[in-house]
Amino acid sequence: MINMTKIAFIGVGKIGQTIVFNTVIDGYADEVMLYDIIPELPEKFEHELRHALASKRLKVEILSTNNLDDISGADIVVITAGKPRKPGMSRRDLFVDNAKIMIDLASKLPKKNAGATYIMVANPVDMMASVFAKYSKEFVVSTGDQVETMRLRAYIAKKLKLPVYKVNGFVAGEHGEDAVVLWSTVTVNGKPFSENLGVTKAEVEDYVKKIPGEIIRVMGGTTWGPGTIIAELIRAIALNENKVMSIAIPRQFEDEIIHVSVPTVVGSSIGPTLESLLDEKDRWNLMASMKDFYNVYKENLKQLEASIQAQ
Ligand SMILES: NC(=O)c1ccc[n+]([C@@H]2O[C@H](COP(=O)([O-])OP(=O)(O)OC[C@H]3O[C@@H](n4cnc5c(N)ncnc54)[C@H](O)[C@@H]3O)[C@@H](O)[C@H]2O)c1
Repeated sequence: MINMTKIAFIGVGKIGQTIVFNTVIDGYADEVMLYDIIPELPEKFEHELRHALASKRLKVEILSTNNLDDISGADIVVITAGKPRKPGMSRRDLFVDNAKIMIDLASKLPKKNAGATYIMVANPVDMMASVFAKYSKEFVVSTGDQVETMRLRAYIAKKLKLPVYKVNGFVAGEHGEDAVVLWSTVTVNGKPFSENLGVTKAEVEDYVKKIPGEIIRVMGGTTWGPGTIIAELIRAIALNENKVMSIAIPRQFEDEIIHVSVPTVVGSSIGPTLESLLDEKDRWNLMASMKDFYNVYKENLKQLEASIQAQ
């Protein structure tokens, strides 16, 4: 086991709190650092966590702060800081506002957290990872489609009345409306997916893409699903678990570093991706999704530049 147990959380709003809670309750972290710009929020959240840890008889050091300079020596830095979607908004609508936050964080965080692994959560998550990588030159992964992957498994299992561990398979591409189900990877009871089982590909895809919007409409944001899934990602890195997860690691695409999810081995070092094991159709879909990502990303970078110049 590698000693990677000091974890910083930049932003402790809805999703940040859920990830922190899942992480501390897991008991392996030595120290968590909580930062947000809202006065007193990290501090009051620290109290809540201490109460929960007391009940669980767990010892985790907690530092809470409104001063980014206090965040130092982290092994893993999890970034949820940013605006969330309002009902009806697309994740991509958040690009300019949240990219400005990432540029600011990219200029400050690496100074005191050399060699940390950065995990981007704020949306549009893959593009925010690419922006953070561009401006910080640090290694950053996007939580990407691991969330869609679990939504896919959960839906098929519920529909077919099976325990979820009998369903496998991955979703890849850009997190959100453009995610692609890698059908060649989907198995039920260890056998390749077939519509004869009683669930169609179209309905699975529809569910995976639409359910977060529906949750946001009623609950104001998605928290428990992604909060648990992202905590599992942090754990896989911290405890060197070498799990296969559909996250996005940096890749060179034309003149930019971009982040598009592919099933990837996640441990204290992250990679390789398992792209070469996919069938031709899935690889083709993935390539199309990378091109689409690149074009939208370039367009968004232009808007960002114009917005920064207009300030
Ligand atoms: N990757 C995923 O699967 C996933 C899942 C859920 C939410 N998200 C995204 O995570 C982000 C946060 O969502 P939320 O529901 O927690 O929103 P939220 O509004 O509840 O929390 C955001 C927090 O970020 C803080 N913040 C804003 N600017 C900051 C800065 N410069 N430094 C530090 N903190 C700052 C805010 O004060 C707030 O506490 C959104 O962009 C949302 O879309 C991603």
